[in-house]
Amino acid sequence: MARPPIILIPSCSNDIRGHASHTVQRKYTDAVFYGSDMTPLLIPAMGSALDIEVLLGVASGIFLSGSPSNVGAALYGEEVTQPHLPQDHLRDDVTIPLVKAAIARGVPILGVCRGFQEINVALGGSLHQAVHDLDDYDTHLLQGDVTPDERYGFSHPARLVEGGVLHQMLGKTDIQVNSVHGQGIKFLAPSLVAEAFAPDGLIEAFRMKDHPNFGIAVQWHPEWKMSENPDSIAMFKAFGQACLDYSNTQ
Ligand SMILES: N[C@@H](CCC(=O)NCCCC(=O)O)C(=O)O
Repeated sequence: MARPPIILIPSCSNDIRGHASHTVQRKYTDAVFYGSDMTPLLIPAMGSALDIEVLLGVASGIFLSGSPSNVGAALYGEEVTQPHLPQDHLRDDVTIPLVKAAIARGVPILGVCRGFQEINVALGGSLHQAVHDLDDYDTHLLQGDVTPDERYGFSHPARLVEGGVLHQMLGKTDIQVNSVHGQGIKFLAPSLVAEAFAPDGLIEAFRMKDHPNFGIAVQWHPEWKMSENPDSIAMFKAFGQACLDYSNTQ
C-alpha cells in the first residue's frame, strides 16, 4: 500500500515572546503544498529526543528549509567566527541524522539555503562562515533595511552544469536566482556533485550522488513567489513527482 503523500519539514527552534517555539515560514509549507502537491507535516525542533526512524516511516519526502540561523560550526570541526548570529542546535540535531537516514532509505530530499548547507555538513562537507568577508567571493546577502521583495528579488545569474539533473529538469543552463545567505560551501562533501555555480565560483546547487531517488539542494530560494517563476515551479513539481513515485514503492 502506498504511503500518504506527506513531506516532512523540520522546524526551527525560536523564542516567541519568551516561549520556546517551533517555527517554519509559510512560504515553505505553501511551496510544498501548492508546488509539489503534497501535504507538509512539520517536525518539532526537539533535537536528538526525536526518533528519526519513526518519522521516516510516514514520510514520502523531506524538505529542508532556509533559516536565519547558522549550522553549528562544531559539526564541521570549526569554532564559530560569527557569534553574534543565531544558531539552532535543536534543529541541527534533527536534520543532520535525518539527512543520512533519509538517503539510506531513498526518501526524496529537497534542500534550500540553510537546508542546502546542512546537507553538505551532514555528509562531511564544511562551510565558509562569512562569504562576504572573503576576497575571492562576492557578497551574497543584501545588507541593511530592505523590503522582502528587494531581499528575495533576483540577485545574480547561476550557471547550471551541462547534463546535470537541474539542467535536464529546467531545460537550460542559465537562470537568475535570489541570494539570502552569509554562509556558503567551502568543501563539498565527497558524495555530493555540484549542479550550479554563481559567477564568483560559489557552489549554488548540488545533487546527492548516493541518493537512489531525488536528492537535490540549492543555495537560493525557489519557494519565494514560486508560482511566478517557471524554474521554481518545475523544481517543486519534479520533487512532488519523485515523492509520489517513492510513496508508491512503499
Ligand atoms: N543562516 C545561513 C542560512 C541562510 C538562509 O537560510 N537564509 C534564509 C533566511 C530566512 C528564510 O528565508 O528562510 C546563512 O546565512 O548562510
